[in-house]
Amino acid sequence: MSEVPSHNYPSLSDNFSCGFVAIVGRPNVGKSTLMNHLIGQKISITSKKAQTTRHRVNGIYTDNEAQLIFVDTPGFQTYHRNALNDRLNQNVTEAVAGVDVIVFVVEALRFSDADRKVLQQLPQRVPVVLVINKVDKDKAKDQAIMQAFIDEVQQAFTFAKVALVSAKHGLGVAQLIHILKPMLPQGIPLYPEDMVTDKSARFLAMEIVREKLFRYLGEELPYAMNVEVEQFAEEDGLYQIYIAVLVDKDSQKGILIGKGGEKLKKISTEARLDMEKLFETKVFLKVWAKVKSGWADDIRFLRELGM
Ligand SMILES: Nc1nc2c(ncn2[C@@H]2O[C@H](COP(=O)(O)OP(=O)(O)OP(=O)(O)O)[C@@H](O)[C@H]2O)c(=O)[nH]1
Repeated sequence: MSEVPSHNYPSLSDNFSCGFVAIVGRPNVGKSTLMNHLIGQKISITSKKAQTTRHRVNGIYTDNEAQLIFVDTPGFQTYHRNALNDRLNQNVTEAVAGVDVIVFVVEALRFSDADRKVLQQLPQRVPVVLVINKVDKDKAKDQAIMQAFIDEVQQAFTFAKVALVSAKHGLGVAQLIHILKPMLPQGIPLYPEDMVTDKSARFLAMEIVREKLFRYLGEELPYAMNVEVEQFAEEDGLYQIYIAVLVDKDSQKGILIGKGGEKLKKISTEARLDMEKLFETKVFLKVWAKVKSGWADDIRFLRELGM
């Protein structure tokens, strides 16, 4: 987070704001789903099983008025006390310590002791926005029932604002961004606007494979190869990544694959392990060699080399 590359924003408004937003809530309320919608893509792991988010993930939303840097936190562990849960709680406290706004997520019509315990752990000085998620639930459509629920939650804490959303369907998410923007300090963006995008995840996956090619094939050969992401998908917390290594001769393909396929296997296993660490999720990776003669004329490749 400390290394901030320089970049230009030609169309930023004069009173641009930029700040950190922590998303907190007990397990399974929909924090990851919400963050995915806030930044418009899937970068966080979501699943039906509670406690899927083990590490803090930053999602970045940028438009010409503001940059919101979201900190996704693991659910506060209020049921079981063990070393892992203590560590998770510590991460949450660390994550919310330096933010500008806290988004406290509850599930519509379910306000339990676990939710109250999360509220009790929030710092006093940071404004908290109450986000009631899963308003698509049938019972939540009854206005009187919903109003009684909102009142109940508001009695437990003084919230700066309230927003109703259905993270799963993306409802109310734009309104939430609108609520959060004026709560951030004025300042220039800390990250490039395309920092957290599908493209950058693809790019990172490509870079990892490229790095392994250099490691296992020596310095010369990888320059004669191009790496292309053919498919990049995420489903149920599993990343499926298909990467082709383009070579222009059969002999190069042979060197890349190695005796009995050993070399390519090693490259792809190591790349997969690095990706799992980086994306903090399981990765299915397929790397294969493809002969594409004349590819060096490919404009995209030349551009990548800065030519
Ligand atoms: N009906 C409905 N379900 C939702 C909504 N948002 C999230 N869910 C579901 O709730 C479950 C939990 O969502 P997550 O986003 O993983 O919840 P989380 O709070 O990040 O969970 P932890 O990682 O355990 O802290 C998933 O099955 C989601 O599909 C919503 O708006 N409506």
